[in-house]
Amino acid sequence: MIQVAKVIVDVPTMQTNSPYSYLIPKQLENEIQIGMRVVVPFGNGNRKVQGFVVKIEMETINTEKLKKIESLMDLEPVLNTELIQLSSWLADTTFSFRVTCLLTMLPNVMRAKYSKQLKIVNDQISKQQLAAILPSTSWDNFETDELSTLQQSELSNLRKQGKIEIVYRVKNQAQTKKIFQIESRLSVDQETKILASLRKNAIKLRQLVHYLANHATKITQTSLENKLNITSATIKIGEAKGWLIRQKVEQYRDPYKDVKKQTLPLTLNQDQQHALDEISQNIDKSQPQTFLLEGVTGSGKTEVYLQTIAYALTKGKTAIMLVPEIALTPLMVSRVKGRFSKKVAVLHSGLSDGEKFDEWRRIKRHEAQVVVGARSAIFAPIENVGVIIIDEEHETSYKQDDSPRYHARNVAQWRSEFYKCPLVLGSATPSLESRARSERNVYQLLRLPKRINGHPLPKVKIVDMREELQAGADQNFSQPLLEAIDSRLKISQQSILMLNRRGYSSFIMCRDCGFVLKCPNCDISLTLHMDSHSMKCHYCGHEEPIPKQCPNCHSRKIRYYGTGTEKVEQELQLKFPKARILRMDVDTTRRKGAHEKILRQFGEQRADILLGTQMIAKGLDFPNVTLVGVLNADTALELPDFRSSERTFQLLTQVSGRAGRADKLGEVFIQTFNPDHYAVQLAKTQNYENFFRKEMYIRHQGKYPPYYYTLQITAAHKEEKMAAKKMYAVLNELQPKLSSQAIILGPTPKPIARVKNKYYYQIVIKYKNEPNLHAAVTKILQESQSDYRQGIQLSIDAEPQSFM
Ligand SMILES: Nc1ncnc2c1ncn2[C@@H]1O[C@H](COP(=O)(O)OP(=O)(O)OP(=O)(O)O)[C@@H](O)[C@H]1O
Ligand SMILES: [Zn+2]
Ligand SMILES: [Zn+2]
Repeated sequence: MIQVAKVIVDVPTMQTNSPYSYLIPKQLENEIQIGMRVVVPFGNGNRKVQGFVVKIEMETINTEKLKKIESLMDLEPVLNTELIQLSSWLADTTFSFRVTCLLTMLPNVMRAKYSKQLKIVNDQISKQQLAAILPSTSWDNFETDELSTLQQSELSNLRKQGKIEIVYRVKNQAQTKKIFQIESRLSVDQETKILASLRKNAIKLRQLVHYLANHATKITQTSLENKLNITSATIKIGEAKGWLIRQKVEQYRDPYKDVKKQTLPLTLNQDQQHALDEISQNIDKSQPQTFLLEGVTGSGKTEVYLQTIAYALTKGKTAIMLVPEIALTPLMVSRVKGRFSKKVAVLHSGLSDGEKFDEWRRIKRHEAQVVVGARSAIFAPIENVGVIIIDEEHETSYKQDDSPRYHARNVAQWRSEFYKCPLVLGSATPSLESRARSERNVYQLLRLPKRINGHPLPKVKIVDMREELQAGADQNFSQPLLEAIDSRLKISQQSILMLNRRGYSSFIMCRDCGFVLKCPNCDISLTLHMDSHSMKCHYCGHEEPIPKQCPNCHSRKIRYYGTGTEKVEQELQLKFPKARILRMDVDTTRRKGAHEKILRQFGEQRADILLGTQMIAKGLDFPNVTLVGVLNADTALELPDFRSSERTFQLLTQVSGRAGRADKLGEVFIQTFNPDHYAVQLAKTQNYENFFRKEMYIRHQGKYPPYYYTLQITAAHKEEKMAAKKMYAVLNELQPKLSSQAIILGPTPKPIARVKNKYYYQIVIKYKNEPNLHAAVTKILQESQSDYRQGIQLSIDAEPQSFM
């Protein structure tokens, strides 16, 4: 019997989900732990690759043939056993490779290369002792895997005893942030003696000595320089003379240091209190129950989340709260930070890699008990979880588009079972899947049917744009909407206007021959961008100048169609010259912190109108907003996707909910070419229940989720026939293994068949119960390794959220 490590190796073209066994060198026997990364030899050439230790166990058979672990990459585990277990389930259910899952759980900078710095903790061992293990020249920058196993073992031991610390340093921009700290080595009685030894005109030095002799507390170098008006040169002299010690210390980057405003818990109304009680009981009983908190817009769901988190904290537990895309909801962060301040760590894509890394480490070191973040925050290395919350659970951004194609809701469910804690899914417009589960009591339904303080839902008017255009209105603004905007401007109330960009683009077309400018690489028209004065492809980034004449017939009547937020802004400004307008779209929010700035301005009523794309539909809570206008409700209804009605209903309901949230009445205008469509009609009354029934009926008829499961397999290749051929091969392999109840659609080209010069073919399988499907698809995934060499990319998506 001998101890071996089971390692998942990172080899891009030779992936496998079963770990390999490696021998553990003698010196590392006591050091190696599950969750560490290691360097191992792999394949015939014994190439060195990175791997994750996922198990350590005793083995008897044939250990002679095993290769040896080369070295450790970490001196402490980067993933705990829970997350390692989770990665195995994740790989299995999303049909992806285990190593991709493991890497997904780590912050970006941990996936990249980074180096480490050794530090002695509180003089617990001498520099000489440490130098005997590792020369001091390497302390600032060493690679664990370049050390001998003996060195690794000795350092690892010292770390366990708390005598040294290992500080991660990321090569590239994402380093831990360092500042210099000054500590005095002078006592009061030394002052006179030293001063006497200095020249009279060495004013700065004398000042420094005086300060040091009289101040024992540490100070940052910058503050000291400012305080005494001296330069770093003076401080360095002081250091050389031994008057002071200068030390680099790490400082966390805090992206939200400006959020200071504290908020106190509100007294809950009856419905809120009931919801809180039900969830809290499950925290007490350690029950992994999933709740669906269905509350109309402005019903106070967020307050329930906050008090649920507070409850978990009083029980000594932690909490995770997911929000759709946090860059869009800075208000939510300030609400959570306002309640739990330093206990909160924030993880989302708007942070720099360095900031994310720092927040991740604060969680890992148990310095943060509440994690707020977007999708990937569901992998936060937080332990002892007491409750998990997913706000706006219906949002598509909770599903990842790339491998591993996971849905955060499913991962949350797994972790809730692991920690035996409740999971709360909140929404005004729950996904059909979740609402259907609550019908069958898989989820417990909690309702907040009324707005806070009995405020009524806003009055919604549907404007038929067909009639309006006939009556001579212009493309974007109907008469009733213009009048409503005008009336708000007169009484200094605010308006929100949304231009729905989904499925919509501003393209240019020749009025003589009908030519549309398309991307040379993708099957999609180019979009006009006024800011850069160019035509851009939204899929591949291709960019070209705006043509002055038609490339096809040379006519000069090549014009712009469709509507961009920029154009609407100009029109609006012409109509209301005095109105202060803020525009929020991808172009105005590209820079870090731009979202926050625009919303702050609007919140402080320094603007009258907020004009934006879908990003303004969710989460905003401004009491002075009494008008919401949707300029074009229907663009998404035309998309070839069975969820297009659901998405339209959700969007219209969410954005309508921004009006009249406080004591002033709200009004909403929805401009549409499909005034009779049920998604538009039912959004008018925010009637989720009726929408749910109607849509369920349609899904049942069409055999779509939630009645059926869906699985999409896609092949991409430079040549169309290769992609098609692969999909027919997949079809032939799968078909015999499925029952007659399964429905296979395709192979067909995807709705957008060519992207970045690659052709896409897909099949979609709709099924209820197919016991052989999982194994068959897993086999296809394993075999796809050899396609890779032929340039075929195969992707498998269980429950895809988009069919475009
Ligand atoms: N119990 C309460 N007493 C008084 N005010 C409350 C209470 N609960 C919530 N509020 C206030 O009511 C407003 C709406 O609440 P909140 O934003 O939490 O609603 P929501 O359901 O999350 O809304 P949406 O889904 O529309 O974003 C907020 O300004 C909040 O501070
Ligand atoms: Zn033309
Ligand atoms: Zn393109």
